[in-house]
Amino acid sequence: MDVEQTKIPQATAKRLPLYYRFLNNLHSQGKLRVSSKELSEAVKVDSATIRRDFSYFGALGKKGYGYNVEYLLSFFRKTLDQDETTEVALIGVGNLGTAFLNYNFTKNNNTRIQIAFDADHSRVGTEVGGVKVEHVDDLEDKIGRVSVAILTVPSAAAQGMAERLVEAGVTAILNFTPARITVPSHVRVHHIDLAIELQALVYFLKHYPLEEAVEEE
Ligand SMILES: NC(=O)c1ccc[n+]([C@@H]2O[C@H](COP(=O)([O-])OP(=O)(O)OC[C@H]3O[C@@H](n4cnc5c(N)ncnc54)[C@H](O)[C@@H]3O)[C@@H](O)[C@H]2O)c1
Repeated sequence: MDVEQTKIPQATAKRLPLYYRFLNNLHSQGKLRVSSKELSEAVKVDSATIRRDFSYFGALGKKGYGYNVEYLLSFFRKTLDQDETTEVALIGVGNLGTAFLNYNFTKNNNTRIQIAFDADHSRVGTEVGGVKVEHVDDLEDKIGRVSVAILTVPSAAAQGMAERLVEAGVTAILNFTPARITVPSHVRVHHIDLAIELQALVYFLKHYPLEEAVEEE
């Protein structure tokens, strides 16, 4: 079945990597099918949402059978471009940047940090997690055709760095700094602010306590 990617809502698209990772694990364990309840418990997304998400790409689980793992995986692989590696640059090899470089991203999906940049000469020329650290002055010369960048610089450097990245051809930025950056409309920025996430979690904990899970079918 040919599914138009543009028809998948953004909220659904954001959950695809999560589903993909879990299904990949199931597949390597030799499991052929999975129920929405099993999936729900593993990825912590309620099963009604999972059923709605899956209905967008024509995976209609059968009652008492569940979903075909192989079918879902091949769909996700195509949709998430798992057959093609996306090369990523990381800017700012400090505490957070070092942790990301040491984390093996390729284990479950095909994004790979290819190159890293830092302003600190003592880091330049070293390898962190198998990735060479270049000086940020050489960014334009060395970034090549990388289109995705992870920003882990101090917040004061974020806007200037984003502008240079865009100028160098980057069209997607994962921004871990607390700074809100302004970019042209063709550039996608995803902002990950741990302090805000934590605050939101505490707020939900206080104001929307979870009820005991209701058993389904
Ligand atoms: N450490 C955390 O847990 C954490 C969590 C959430 C968000 N953040 C945010 O992530 C960012 C990085 O945090 P950190 O703790 O890794 O900081 P850090 O000070 O350890 O690292 C920042 C790195 O960026 C480099 N740098 C500075 N200016 C630069 C520039 N113009 N170009 C390239 N590199 C430059 C520094 O040399 C340093 O290696 C900060 O904006 C911070 O607020 C950190």
